[in-house]
Amino acid sequence: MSKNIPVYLLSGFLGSGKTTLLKNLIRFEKEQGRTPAVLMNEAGKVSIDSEEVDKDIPLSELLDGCICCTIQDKLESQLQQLLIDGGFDTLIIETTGVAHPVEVVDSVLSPLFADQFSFKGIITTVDALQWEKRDELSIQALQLMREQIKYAGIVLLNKVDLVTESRIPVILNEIQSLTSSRIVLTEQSKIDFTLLDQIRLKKFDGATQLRVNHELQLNVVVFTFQHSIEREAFDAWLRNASSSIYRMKGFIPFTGDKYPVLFQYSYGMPLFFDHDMKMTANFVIIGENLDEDQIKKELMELQ
Ligand SMILES: Nc1nc2c(ncn2[C@@H]2O[C@H](COP(=O)(O)OP(=O)(O)OP(=O)(O)O)[C@@H](O)[C@H]2O)c(=O)[nH]1
Repeated sequence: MSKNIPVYLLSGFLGSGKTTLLKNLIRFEKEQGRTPAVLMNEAGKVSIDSEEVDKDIPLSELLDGCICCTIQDKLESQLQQLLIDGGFDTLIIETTGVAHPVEVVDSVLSPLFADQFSFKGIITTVDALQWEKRDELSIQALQLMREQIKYAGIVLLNKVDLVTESRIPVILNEIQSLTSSRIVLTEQSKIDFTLLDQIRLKKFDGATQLRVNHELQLNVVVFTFQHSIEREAFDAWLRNASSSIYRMKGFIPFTGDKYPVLFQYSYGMPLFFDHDMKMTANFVIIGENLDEDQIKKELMELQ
């Protein structure tokens, strides 16, 4: 195993485009003749995003919690296992949208691996539309978003297609006031990855760290559909869904469809993608102060 494996950390708030960036970065690494390994976690007990990573990529998943708060020890052992298994040249870590990046960096910079990994920096994605609507977020959620920007070595101002052109310089200014790192405008998290050569490694001062689990009352509802549901009934449910739901994703079995459809939702914007494989119909909902029992009851009724 070669020493000094470059490590990139992908950070960014829920639904801002991290997984999209991950897929682009994996493609770039492969084009460069390198094999990336991926460490990802989800703020739920089941993983949706990992279904989207090709099978030939070494993938280590940390489920049931956010990397930063609950399973830091597990992260260290996963990193160790990846090193033992070997066979990769770059490591990409995708944190959950509610993770504070600095705590993840702490694990990567652990003395256990200091000689094997070369931490390159944090790439943070910001959803331009979500930034515009940031007043709707709780103070804690907004604080986390700011911190993810503050510690980034490079920022992707993503989803620029969703805001009017005249707003972009304003948003850029606002974000630039939080960081001196480079900000790149993107759609679908597409960037020229040679820019990563210029990524800056920020100094971390632990003082401003936000303990996400303690202050941000995010919770995750995981539901598995056992039967197919009517599309119209689902649409109606969606229209009435609580405004404190930030993010939903999952595979939804609609009546009449051969396979469950991949459903993605961030900040009021639902998207459906046909899928040509039978996936377990897991559905993950992330938000603040969600009434888990009520949501599960409603979803049960859809069946
Ligand atoms: N309109 C638009 N949609 C985008 C863009 N980039 C990503 N998306 C969509 O936004 C949704 C969320 O993207 P992801 O890449 O899954 O976001 P994420 O940050 O990994 O989400 P979490 O894992 O929940 O934190 C998906 O439906 C993407 O297809 C963009 O530039 N414009």
